[in-house]
Parts: sequence; structure tokens; C-alpha cells
Amino acid sequence: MMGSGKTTVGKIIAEVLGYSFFDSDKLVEQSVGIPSVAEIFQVHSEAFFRDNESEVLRDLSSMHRLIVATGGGAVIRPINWSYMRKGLTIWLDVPLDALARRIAAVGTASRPLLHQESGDPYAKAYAKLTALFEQRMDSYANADARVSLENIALKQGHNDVNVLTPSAIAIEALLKMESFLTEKAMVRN
Ligand SMILES: Nc1ncnc2c1ncn2[C@@H]1O[C@H](COP(=O)(O)OP(=O)(O)O)[C@@H](O)[C@H]1O
Ligand SMILES: O=C(O)C1=C[C@@H](OP(=O)(O)O)[C@@H](O)[C@H](O)C1
Ligand SMILES: [Mg+2]
Repeated sequence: MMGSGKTTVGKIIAEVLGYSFFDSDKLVEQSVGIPSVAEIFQVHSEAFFRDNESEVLRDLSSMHRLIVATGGGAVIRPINWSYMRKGLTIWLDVPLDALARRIAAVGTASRPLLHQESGDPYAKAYAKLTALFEQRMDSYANADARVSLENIALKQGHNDVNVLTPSAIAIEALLKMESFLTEKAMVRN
């Protein structure tokens, strides 16, 4: 989901593995020649953005040793899964209240689907995120591995996901990737 930390945590994972890092939103901005996703939505449309997002994911899918932070909406097009499945897919599962809190803190200007001119930023973000999550949750569940911030917090003895650092989340993601690959190897042998 938007604000779950894909870009932040993805960069750390790439650094640890010595892989390249790509953010699909950035690549779409570069290929369209417009410096922000919000402007691409404004000047063109969401559909135009989604077409370009699919093209970017297709191009990335033939590359090796890379971590890709997709946009949160990449899961909605089935064709994108055929590209993402060339690698291992991770769902960064963050409670909606924590997402709304983060997004309210940085503002919604860069996230056009959540942008609003007036009202309480937290309440508006929470309401829109809830509606988006209802539409998308089954798609997120298609991922090979789920990294749940609630589970990491429980494991660490906290009851607040907001204390979890991006590095702690990256470590959990690496462990989940290792388990997924080990299980896959066991099934094969
Ligand atoms: N573990 C975390 N704890 C607190 N804030 C975080 C954490 N991970 C990311 N953030 C902040 O949340 C916002 C959204 O993160 P970002 O990596 O851009 O998410 P995404 O790419 O999934 O939309 C950013 O302001 C980022 O600094
Ligand atoms: O969830 C979505 O539909 C979107 C998520 C955004 O990326 P982040 O998830 O990195 O914010 C960006 O692709 C666009 O604003 C649409
Ligand atoms: Mg991002």
C-alpha cells in the first residue's frame, strides 16, 4: 500500500544484497518526462500512468540482481504479476492507521489518489486507504511473502508498529525471502 515503506525498505534491502535498486514511480517519471507522479495524473490520467507503470515493470522483469519498489497500485493489473513473478514478490503489510499517520506527516501532495484540499489529513487519508485496501487486499495476498509489521512488533515485544525502524523491517523481509526460497528448493528436491 502507499506509504508502507517500499521505497525506504527496498533501498536498504538492495544495499544489503549488493543489488541495484529501482523505484518504478521514478522510472515512470523519467520515461514520461514529467517530474512527479502527481503531475502525470494531472496532465494525463491514472490510466496513462498505469500503462507506463506496466511498461516499466515489463522492462525491469528481464533484469537480474535488482530490488524493485513498485507503486502500491501495481498489483491491480494482472499483466503486472506476470512481470513481477520473474522475481520474488513481497507484500509489506502495514496497519492502515500507521499508513495514514505517515502519509499525514509527509502530506498527500505526492500521492494523487489520497490528495485532498481540506479536512483533517489523517482522517481523510485513513478513509481513502481503507477503501483502496478493500479493493486490493486479495491482490496483495498474491505475493510470495508477506512482511507484517504487526508480527514483527509482536516478535520484538512491542505493541506499537510505529517504533519499528526501516532496518528492522528490511531484516524481516530478508528472512522471509530466505524462507520462501528454502521452501521452494525443498519442494523441487
Ligand atoms: N519504518 C518506518 N517508520 C516510520 N516511517 C517510515 C518507515 N518506513 C517509511 N517511513 C516513512 O513513510 C513515508 C512513506 O515511505 P515510502 O518508503 O515512500 O513508502 P512507499 O514507497 O511504500 O509509498 C516516508 O515519509 C518514509 O520516510
Ligand atoms: O497505490 C497507488 O495506486 C499508487 C501508489 C504510489 O506509489 P507508492 O506506493 O510508492 O506511494 C504511486 O504509484 C501512485 O501515486 C499510485
Ligand atoms: Mg514508493
